[in-house]
Amino acid sequence: MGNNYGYLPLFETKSPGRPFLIKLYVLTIFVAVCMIWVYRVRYLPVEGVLERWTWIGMFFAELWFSIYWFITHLVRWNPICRCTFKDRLSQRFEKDLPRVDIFVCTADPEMEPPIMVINTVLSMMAYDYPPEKLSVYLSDDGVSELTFYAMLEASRFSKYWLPFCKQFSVEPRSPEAYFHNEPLDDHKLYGDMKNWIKVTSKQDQVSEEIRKEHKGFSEWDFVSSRHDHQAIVQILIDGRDPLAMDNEAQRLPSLVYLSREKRPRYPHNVKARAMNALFSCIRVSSRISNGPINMNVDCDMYSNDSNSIRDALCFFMDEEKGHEIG
Ligand SMILES: O=c1ccn([C@@H]2O[C@H](COP(=O)(O)OP(=O)(O)O[C@H]3O[C@H](CO)[C@@H](O)[C@H](O)[C@H]3O)[C@@H](O)[C@H]2O)c(=O)[nH]1
Ligand SMILES: [Mn+2]
Repeated sequence: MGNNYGYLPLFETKSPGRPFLIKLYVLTIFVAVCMIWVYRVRYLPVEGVLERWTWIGMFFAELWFSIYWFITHLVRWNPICRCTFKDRLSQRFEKDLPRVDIFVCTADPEMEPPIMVINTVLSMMAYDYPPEKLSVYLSDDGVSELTFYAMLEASRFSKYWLPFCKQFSVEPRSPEAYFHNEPLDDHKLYGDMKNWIKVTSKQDQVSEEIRKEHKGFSEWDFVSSRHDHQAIVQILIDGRDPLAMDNEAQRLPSLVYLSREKRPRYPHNVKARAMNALFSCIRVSSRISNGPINMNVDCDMYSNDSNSIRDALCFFMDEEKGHEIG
C-alpha cells in the first residue's frame, strides 16, 4: 500500500465518444436555431408598436430556449464513463477497508410506511462489505413507535436475509423489490413480517405483548408529542459485539434507531438538523461506530447494487488519482 511501484489504478476514465450521426443531428438543429435568430433580426417589423414588441418578445423567448438547449448539448458532447476495479481494491485494501456509517432518514410513518423504511434499511445492511465495518442508522423524525417496532422486526429478519443474499447473490437486496413478482407464501418469513407490521399499523398503538419484546419501547412513555420529546437512541444490533451473528454464524452489521430531541419553540429544520444530529460535534454515530466514510439516503431509496460501497471506495482510495474525485 502506498507503494506506487507497479501501481494499478482502482478506476479508469474512458471516453465512449458520441456517435457521429448524433453529433451531425445536433449540428443541423444548431444551424436551424441560428437561422431562426437571423430571421428574427432581419425581419423586425418597422411599423406598429404592438407587432414590434411581440416580435422582440418572441425573439428573447427563443433566445432563452436556444441557450438552454445549447448548454444541455454542450455538456453531453463528449461524455465520459468511469469503471472501477473492485478486485484490485480487495487485493490491496481488504484488511484495511474503512468503517462506513450509513444514515437513513424518515419523518412520517404515514407518508413513509415503516415496511418501506425497513426495506431500505435491509438493502443497506446487505451491502457486500465486511459487516463489522458497516453500521446503519435510522433517523426517525416522526418518533414513531411503529417504525421502531418495524426496525426490531428488521433486526430479526436480517439474520436470515443477509446470509440468503450472500448465498444466492441476490440483487436487488431490498426484500420487497426482490420478491416483487413472487407470491409471498413462497417467502413465508418476509410475508409474516410484512403482515405483522401491517396488522400493528392498523392499531393505534403497539400492543402490550409487543412492547414486552424490547426495553426500548419504554422510551415512548416519555414522548409527549412529535415535536416535544427526549432523544431516543436504541442499538438494535451491536456490530462491535462478536456474538452479534446471523443464523449462519457470520457477523452482523450494527443497526441503530435514533430520534433526535425536539422541543416546542426550537426550530428543528427538517432533514438538515437531523443530519447534524448524526454528523456534527454531538454526532451520535461518533460514540458508536465513528466511521470515516458516511453515506446518507432517504428512506424511499433502496440500494439496487450491493457493490455500491466498494465502487465508491475505488474512487476514494486510489493512491494517485483518488484526490481528483474522492
Ligand atoms: O423533518 C424532516 C423532514 C424530512 N426528512 C427526510 O428527508 C428526506 C427527504 O425529504 P422529502 O420531503 O422526501 O424530499 P424529497 O424531495 O423526496 O427529497 C429530495 O429533496 C430533499 C430536499 O431538497 C433532499 O434533502 C433529498 O436528499 C432529496 O432526495 C426523507 O427521507 C424524509 O424522511 C427528515 O428526516 N426530517
Ligand atoms: Mn423523498
